[in-house]
Parts: sequence; structure tokens; C-alpha cells
Amino acid sequence: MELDAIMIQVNNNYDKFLSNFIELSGQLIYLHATLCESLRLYPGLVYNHKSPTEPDILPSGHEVNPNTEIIINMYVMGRMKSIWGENCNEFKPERWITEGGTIKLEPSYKFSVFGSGPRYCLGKQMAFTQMKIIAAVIIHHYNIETVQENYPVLDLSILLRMKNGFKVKIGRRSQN
Ligand code: HEM
Repeated sequence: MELDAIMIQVNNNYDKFLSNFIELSGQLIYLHATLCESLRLYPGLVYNHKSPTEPDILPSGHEVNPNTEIIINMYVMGRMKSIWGENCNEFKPERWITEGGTIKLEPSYKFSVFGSGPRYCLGKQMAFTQMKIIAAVIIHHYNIETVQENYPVLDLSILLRMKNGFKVKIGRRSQN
């Protein structure tokens, strides 16, 4: 079944689906952790830039003024040992889960893919709900296998894209 068809199926009873899903999505801890980990290594927005409104000195000692453009590179930050530890290059959703089984909340100045401060992304919760709906519907209907030889080639721009996509084999999951 095409993704469009799945979404039509979802849309047919959308209100009920959404209210059930929002209730359930708070419990989809491992999926939430997986999405955070994907965004840590592959942030949708690669970098952001900010300028101070008045002259200031950063904690690093750098002097900045309103003409200074500070580039915050989320792609690089997501792969820094000093921020994420020795295993920073490993895809490890478990790093987002506390011993008590809840999602570990990281400060936005560490996990900056949604920005930080007063212009923080207003759609973060909605983005997680949408990503969870899409992932849950696809995983429910299909088995997905990566095609091993095909590694994504990143297309460097302000938005992170893959040059040739990411090829996978898709098979219908049997519905019992
Ligand atoms: C994974 C998905 C998303 C990512 C990675 C993301 C990331 C970001 C980032 C980095 C910013 C800039 C924050 C800053 O400058 O400090 C931003 C701003 C914003 N985002 Fe998102 N976003 C996502 C999804 C969404 C969605 C689904 C919506 C709306 C439903 C949304 C609405 C906004 C708005 C309105 C702002 C501007 C906030 C302001 O300037 O005050 N975002 N987002």
C-alpha cells in the first residue's frame, strides 16, 4: 500500500486516531528516543546563526558585538565528544532513556536542533507527534530492510538532505 493510501486510511477516522495516538505517544519511549538520536546525528536544520543585540563577552572570552554573526552548527555539535561523550558517533537511542524508563531531557543548549532561547521552535511537540504517527503507521504495515551497499551521501546545505535518498527494501507485514 502506498504511503498516501495509509494516510487516507488514517484521515478517514482522523480525530479518533489522533486522540488515541496523542494519548499513546507519551508512552512510545523507545520511538521517541530513536527520533531524538536521529535528529542528534542528522539535524533537519544543519546550522543556525545569532547576533547579540549589544556588545558582550561570551563565556569562552570571545568579544562579540551586533555585527558579529555567531554560527551554531548543530550537525557538528551532535558529533562532539565533549558534548555527547566517547560514543558520540554511535547511533544509540538508549542514551535518551533514564534508568526509570522515561525520556532524558537534555538542555536545549546541548541538544540545539530545535534552537534555544526565546526563538525556540514552536512546533517541536507537533513535529514529534507527526514523526511518531508516520513511523508507527509505516512500521505497523511494513518490514523495512536497508540495502547495505547504499550509504546516504549528504547534500550540504542549511537543510540536511540526502543526495540520492536512502534505499530500502519494503515488504508488507502480515496482519494477524
Ligand atoms: C523535526 C522537525 C523540526 C525541526 C528540527 C525544527 C527546528 C527549528 C529551529 C532550529 C528553529 C529556529 C530556532 C531558533 O532560531 O532559535 C525553529 C523555529 C520555528 N519552528 Fe521548528 N522545527 C521543526 C518542526 C516544526 C513544526 C512541525 C512547526 C510547526 C507546526 C515548527 C514551527 C516553528 C516556528 C513557528 C518557529 C519560529 C519560532 C520563532 O521564531 O519564534 N517547527 N524550528
